[in-house]
Amino acid sequence: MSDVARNTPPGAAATAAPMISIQGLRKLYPQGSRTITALDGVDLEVPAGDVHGIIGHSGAGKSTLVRCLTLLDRPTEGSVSINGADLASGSDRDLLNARRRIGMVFQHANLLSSRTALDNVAYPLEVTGKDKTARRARAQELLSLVGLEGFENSYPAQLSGGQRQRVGIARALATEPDILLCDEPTSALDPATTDGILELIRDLSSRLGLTVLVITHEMHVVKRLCDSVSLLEAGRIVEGGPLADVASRLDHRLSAALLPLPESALDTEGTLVEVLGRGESAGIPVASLIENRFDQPVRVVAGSIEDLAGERFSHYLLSLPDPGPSPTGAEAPADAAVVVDFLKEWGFQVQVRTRTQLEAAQDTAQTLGGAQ
Ligand SMILES: Nc1ncnc2c1ncn2[C@@H]1O[C@H](COP(=O)(O)OP(=O)(O)OP(=O)(O)O)[C@@H](O)[C@H]1O
Repeated sequence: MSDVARNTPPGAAATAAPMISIQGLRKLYPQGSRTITALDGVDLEVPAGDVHGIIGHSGAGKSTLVRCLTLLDRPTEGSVSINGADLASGSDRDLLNARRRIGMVFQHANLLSSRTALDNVAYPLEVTGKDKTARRARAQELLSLVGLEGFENSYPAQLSGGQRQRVGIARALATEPDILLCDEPTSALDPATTDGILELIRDLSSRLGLTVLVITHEMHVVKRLCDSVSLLEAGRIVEGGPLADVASRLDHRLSAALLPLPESALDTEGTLVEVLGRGESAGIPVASLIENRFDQPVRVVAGSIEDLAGERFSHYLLSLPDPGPSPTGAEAPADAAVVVDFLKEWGFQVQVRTRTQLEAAQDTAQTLGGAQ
């Protein structure tokens, strides 16, 4: 497996079998005389208890991946294992049992309108043959867990969108799954309700030890919810890893979308330098550091400080004066390469940027929903 698809740091000792293991997954759809490649060799491992995000543009293959994971669609090639059990190789009964270990949350809760919240949550337990008293007790417990105590007898039409989604989450947990597979869980909700649902999923993951796979086209969801992330593009995972690690790789598109620079007029004057600080480095005032060391002015074109995955990040776009003889006779400004090396010694990630590269980063942030 490639490092980008692994969501544990390269070289880290494997402690246990991953909860989700996808190997060489391909899905082809024949269409007339041509073949559509929806998934083109996806490798991914998600450890138990992790919250992993799959982000991608429309058409990247997200829905196909969900269908292959739940075996609603058979992969053309490759394997999907849940807690060590290969989904494709078992009997129909094994498949049914494996599916029960995956709770599904969709964009719309799709509740049965003629049933109360309690009866909607209890429904999957009816299918498994649990007796009525046990079903109702479990459903009651789950509704409390998702913050809906007192709404047991409400019908879906009497609930808000966020409350309906909470019922959907409680229903997904009814069969005590190991994995919660969330397919665009907040796309139909307003921002405040979205944050409440993301917080709930995060909280359930840590309280119940649930492994969560969340499919989304919004970076906000990844930022609020995930421990690790993969970027799916044209059916392949092209970047990925723990959130703080991918954020700190300035040459990655996920970094541009996770820690976007505020929109700014991109100067053509001087040399544009992008600087990223993580942890202790994020607290260093980078412009003053350069000014003090080189005795020259530095212009901050854009800057932001952000906390992500429990770590602090600073992100700046600086404009350094072009080197050359100073018209005033003062000492010439330092070469940008010298400033870059100096900043790297202080633990910053640094890249000299062209205007075109910066515009591409802004586009990435925009299309992955991370622009400020
Ligand atoms: N049943 C199908 N038959 C033929 N082509 C399909 C089928 N399902 C998906 N595709 C194609 O596979 C590719 C991936 O589609 P998929 O729906 O998985 O993308 P997605 O990332 O979920 O997109 P969106 O965010 O718009 O839902 C697309 O080119 C799509 O047209």
